[in-house]
Amino acid sequence: MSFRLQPAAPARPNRCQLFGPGSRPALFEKMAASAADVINLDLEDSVAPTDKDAARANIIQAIGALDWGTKTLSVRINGLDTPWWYRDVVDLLEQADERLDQIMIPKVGCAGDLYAVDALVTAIEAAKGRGKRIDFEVIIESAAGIAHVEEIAAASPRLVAMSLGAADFAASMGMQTTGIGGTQENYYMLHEGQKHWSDPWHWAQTAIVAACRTHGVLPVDGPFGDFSDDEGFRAQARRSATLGMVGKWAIHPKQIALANEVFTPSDEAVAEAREILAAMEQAKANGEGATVYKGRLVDIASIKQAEVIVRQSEMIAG
Ligand SMILES: CC(C)(COP(=O)(O)OP(=O)(O)OC[C@H]1O[C@@H](n2cnc3c(N)ncnc32)[C@H](O)[C@@H]1OP(=O)(O)O)[C@@H](O)C(=O)NCCC(=O)NCCSC(=O)C[C@H](O)C(=O)O
Ligand SMILES: [Mg+2]
Repeated sequence: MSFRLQPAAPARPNRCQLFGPGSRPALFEKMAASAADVINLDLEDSVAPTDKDAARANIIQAIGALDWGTKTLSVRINGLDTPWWYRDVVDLLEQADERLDQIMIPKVGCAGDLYAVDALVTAIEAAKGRGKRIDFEVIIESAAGIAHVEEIAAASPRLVAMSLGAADFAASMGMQTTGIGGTQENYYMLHEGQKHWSDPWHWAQTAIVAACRTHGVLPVDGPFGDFSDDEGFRAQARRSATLGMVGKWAIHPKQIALANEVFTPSDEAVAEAREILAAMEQAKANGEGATVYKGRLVDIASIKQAEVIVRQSEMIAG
């Protein structure tokens, strides 16, 4: 470890972030009653320009009126390149109940984007005497966002989570696809005449995970558009979990259980992690730094790997 220790990300369950358009208030109660850990009420791309004002009013009303339980409650504001974002922030901070936990800022391209929103939020919180500090989450979904991902991760003490937005990311990068996440038909290697599909989202995900882990921010995988494809969702989510992401968005309620399943360490994984910790305790008692567990090497780094799984499982169990 460097002299500068890696900060811990917030210890909260973030396995599934369920999205719903602010212009469909009939969905809000269903969202509140769902098994998602995080609720994202949307003012941005799922809301038509003519519905922005009504959607904002719907969301502000629902934040105070509904029972959101212990979920993290987040509102996605409009991008900083639009005429709506400042009104989103001002109305939410001036009018919404303190039950609101978080603002999601889409399409961030540099640290200055967070600085701007932070300045506005800080002024309103002070002016209105709001008792609870609003957290931020951001979406990396542009070429600029991924190029500046580390400065963005470090940009504000309010920042708690960062997602990959595959749809806008693909568009900004000029990728030849209309798919939102998942396997891309044309992204393959040929070996002896056989196609082997690779993962075009992998490099962006690893850049996000590294930036997040460096600065104590939760890395989250974004949407998987084809909600009829459960196995495709599972495969994408399993890759994200293996890379270090803590959860994934659901753009339809049927994706919630899938995300919760993948991002909750299985009983077998937890049992194995505990066995590794026990094996290393025994090794330590014998004055050894390494030992053999089920025919493979485990050492002091294995303790840290096993602890990731045990901590995650204990945090989810509450
Ligand atoms: C995708 C949808 C438009 C589908 O809506 P609908 O046609 O109503 O779905 P169903 O008929 O299959 O619904 C079945 C039941 O589930 C309820 N429902 C539907 N959606 C939700 C929801 N989001 N939360 C809770 N409950 C929901 C229906 O009411 C039905 O209930 P019942 O009748 O009682 O059985 C819709 O799901 C939807 O709008 N999803 C969210 C879209 C969204 O927010 N998109 C923005 C995030 S993705 C993005 O922005 C891209 C990203 O930024 C990037 O760049 O990658
Ligand atoms: Mg987007």
